[in-house]
Amino acid sequence: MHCVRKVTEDLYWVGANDHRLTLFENIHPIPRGVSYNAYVLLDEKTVLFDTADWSVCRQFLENVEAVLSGRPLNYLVINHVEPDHAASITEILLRHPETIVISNEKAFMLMRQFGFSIDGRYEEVKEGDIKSFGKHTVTFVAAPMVHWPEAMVTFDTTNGVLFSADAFGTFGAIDGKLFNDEVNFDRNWIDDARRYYTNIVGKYGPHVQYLLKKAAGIDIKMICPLHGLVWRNNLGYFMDKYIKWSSYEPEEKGVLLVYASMYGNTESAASLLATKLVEKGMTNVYMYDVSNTDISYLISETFRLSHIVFASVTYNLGIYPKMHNYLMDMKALNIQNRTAAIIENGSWACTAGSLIRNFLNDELKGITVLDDTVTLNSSMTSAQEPSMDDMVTSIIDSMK
Ligand SMILES: Cc1cc2nc3c(=O)[nH]c(=O)nc-3n(C[C@H](O)[C@H](O)[C@H](O)COP(=O)(O)O)c2cc1C
Repeated sequence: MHCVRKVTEDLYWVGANDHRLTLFENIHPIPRGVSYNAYVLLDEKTVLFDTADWSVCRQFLENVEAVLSGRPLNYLVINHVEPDHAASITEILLRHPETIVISNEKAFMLMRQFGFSIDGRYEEVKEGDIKSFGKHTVTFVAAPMVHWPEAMVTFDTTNGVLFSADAFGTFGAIDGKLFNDEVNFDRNWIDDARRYYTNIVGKYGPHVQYLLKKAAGIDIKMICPLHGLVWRNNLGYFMDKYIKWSSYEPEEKGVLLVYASMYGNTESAASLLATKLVEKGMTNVYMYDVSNTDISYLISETFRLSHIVFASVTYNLGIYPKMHNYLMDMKALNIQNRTAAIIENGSWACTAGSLIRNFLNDELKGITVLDDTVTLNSSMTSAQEPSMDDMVTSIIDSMK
């Protein structure tokens, strides 16, 4: 049975939800599932914008056929070739020998590499090209590295709909809802949206900024992404988040306290630091155990908050491996412009603190590391309390 939603008078959502997939890109947990969005425009010509992941192909095909209700499918616009959106191209073309695929040169190259057979039925477009489907005229805008090199977005100049590919997407199955105003986005969706952006596109801030600058020049009324909700009002809210995330500016003043602890002593010290911060009035404090928090959540929180405290045991003269992994991911995703503080622990040769400091100074950009490291010798005692109190003062002062 088909399951579609009307987006505008002649545009339909024909996507599908996947509740079974546990790891997006086989790496990021998605406990709330994910949606694969595609859209059909019924103009003088009919147009399908993108396809869907193989896992939901059957539902997707039923949806497309239901909306077409017997009409031919004239065009398939592919904004992004990543298989979670493009895997069903061949299925569409098999069912619709009349369909012409519209995309760009790099996209067609990737389609050939993945074996998405288009059999010479294609029309190549580039930045700024215009195409009319009858009442609707669209223009194609290159969006390289948002989030692959071939990515483009398609803007319908007739009604202001932006088909934004992976930009403005979010994790989470949409379950009947489609529009941002059908949910409490700021309460129930922003964390998934942030975790999606920061882990999937976070590395490419400058490319996102470039796209946002181009977007600022056009009158966007609605955003139709390839995952998550369609934005039809309050676009500024989400744009503002994208501006912050892509420029690596924190959303909030607050402290992210990530700790690595085997026997609980470093955790206990981290708790004391959190308590002292709260007592001094900094209540926006969040503690995470690096060993049992998926890295995608840590990265998301790192983008959200202004300050990070690294509290780590020493492990074989090195940084605790899971903490090291977190630092490596911060580097990979280009995280910048944060203030950091360090608590280290060791029982005979404590090196974690200086190694973390060197990593932050040498491998990342724009990280201010507060001067004093709190050093613990196995467990926190009152002897270290003054240095912890100094750290609390430094953190709070650095927020002014
Ligand atoms: C496998 C392993 C390697 C360790 N390597 C070091 C080390 O190189 N230098 C050091 O000072 N302590 C080392 N330690 C000791 C811990 O860092 C230390 O006991 C720390 O206080 C544990 O704090 P926790 O209670 O938060 O786990 C090691 C411990 C383990 C289990």
